[in-house]
Amino acid sequence: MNLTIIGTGYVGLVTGTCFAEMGNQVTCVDVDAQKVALLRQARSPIFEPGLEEMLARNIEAKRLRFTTSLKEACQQSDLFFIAVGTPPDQDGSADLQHVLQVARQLGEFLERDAVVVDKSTVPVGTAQMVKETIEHHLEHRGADLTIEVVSNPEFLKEGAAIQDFMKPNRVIIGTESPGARERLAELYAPFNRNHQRLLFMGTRDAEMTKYAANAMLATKISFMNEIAHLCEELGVDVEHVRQGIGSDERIGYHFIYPGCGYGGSCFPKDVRALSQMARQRGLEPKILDAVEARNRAQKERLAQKIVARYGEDLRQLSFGLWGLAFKPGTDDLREAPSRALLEQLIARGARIQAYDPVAMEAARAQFPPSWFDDQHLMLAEHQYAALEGVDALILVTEWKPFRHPDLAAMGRLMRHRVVFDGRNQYDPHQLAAAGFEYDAIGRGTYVTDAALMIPAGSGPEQPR
Ligand SMILES: NC(=O)c1ccc[n+]([C@@H]2O[C@H](COP(=O)([O-])OP(=O)(O)OC[C@H]3O[C@@H](n4cnc5c(N)ncnc54)[C@H](O)[C@@H]3O)[C@@H](O)[C@H]2O)c1
Ligand SMILES: O=c1ccn([C@@H]2O[C@H](COP(=O)(O)OP(=O)(O)O[C@H]3O[C@H](CO)[C@@H](O)[C@H](O)[C@H]3O)[C@@H](O)[C@H]2O)c(=O)[nH]1
Repeated sequence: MNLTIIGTGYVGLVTGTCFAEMGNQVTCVDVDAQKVALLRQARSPIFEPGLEEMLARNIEAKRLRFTTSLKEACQQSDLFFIAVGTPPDQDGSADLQHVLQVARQLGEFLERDAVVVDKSTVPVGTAQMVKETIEHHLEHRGADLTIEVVSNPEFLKEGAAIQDFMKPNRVIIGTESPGARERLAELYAPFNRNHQRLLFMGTRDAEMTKYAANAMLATKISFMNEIAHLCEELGVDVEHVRQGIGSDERIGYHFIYPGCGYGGSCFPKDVRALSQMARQRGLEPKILDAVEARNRAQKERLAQKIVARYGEDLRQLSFGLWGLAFKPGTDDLREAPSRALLEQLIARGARIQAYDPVAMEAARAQFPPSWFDDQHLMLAEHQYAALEGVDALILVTEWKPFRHPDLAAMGRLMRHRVVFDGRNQYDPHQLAAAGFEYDAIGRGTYVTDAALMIPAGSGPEQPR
């Protein structure tokens, strides 16, 4: 098939490249000329495992091309995917300006009947709004074309985007048009060989499914983070609780890892946008509000622990920080817990030496320049260089190389052996045996003397 993808961010680029890999002829359009220039050289503007190789292969095979001109793409294709950003507006609702801009342009440039597929995450009713916008502009030009708008939300996770796209749990196709349904079924047929992955429904149902999925996952995480806090107060290790409840098939192990909060470009904004949808209809989204409030509080947990340990004034202290990206496998810093933590520590005068396997360049470009100018934040050359002379290590993102660190080397490099683990990656007993004080999320504080390894809250005195 001959298709056009509009927007070459995480979703558009992965979608375009994967459809090309399946033998389709794909044109990717973006308004960002620099991005398009980079992509034409088969260089990916984002870090996503496996993407650059697949990109190069499909450009080479002439199945994948990049342009800034939607008008030109309209001359060649009649199947369009909208994959532009839908960032939060000031009140938290989804800002549809990019989606509607694309709809206006399609109305201006389309020359034949077309199916327009919305892959961006958009509020219920947007497909209808896109259709009306396109038709309004077609009418203005006196063009009599039939346009179908389909909702086909995307469920890929950053860091595993190719795998998620190529082997989807499900493909949601929201349309009222039998013709559009047939086109999409044909396009997705290679992804649907052994199991029925395609779920057909109405456009509004599909739009809601995307928000409900993200809100459910965010709810699981916030629920677990709340349980973790309570565990800490009660002298319970939440990691045992996690395993205990995860083994119940009705609950499952996915998305119940407690931590220093969820980040990324999706959960925070989509929970807020769904809340706004409820509010606009006079409903009070009690659970969604609580999910959001817990996550905001959770992003303060590590700083709270540090202040509880050292006091409000952190000017004499330096910390090693492992992990800047909002999760492993990506260089994306959107709503990253690392940023919230850095804001809190730097405001109290701390110095931080940070290391991330891929997000350092993004951090230098996106974090406030004053953090670097005042030498509050330094980017270390490798993970152990971040530990030289520091008073504590703070783990924020659980990249694989951080999971099994060399404790002896850490002990030699650090001024004090203290670890704050924002992702519950380490064995408290092993760290304590190596002379480290250890504090994680919902596990209590562990000190060096094995006899004193009592989760905080379980006795009258808090071990320090
Ligand atoms: N990032 C994810 O993991 C993910 C997963 C599923 C769904 N989503 C949703 O998909 C959508 C896109 O997310 P993203 O993370 O890929 O966004 P992004 O910000 O990474 O990329 C959006 C791209 O669209 C381009 N763009 C903006 N206006 C344009 C226009 N008029 N014409 C052509 N290009 C235009 C931008 O230049 C940018 O390159 C959002 O609605 C998001 O919620 C994202
Ligand atoms: O048990 C868990 C699982 C995740 N997280 C955090 O949650 C955030 C989001 O993680 P993840 O869902 O893996 O990454 P995303 O790329 O944001 O993917 C989510 O958001 C996308 C955009 O809508 C959807 O397409 C995906 O299905 C959905 O998982 C990250 O900060 C994780 O650290 C936890 O704290 N605990």
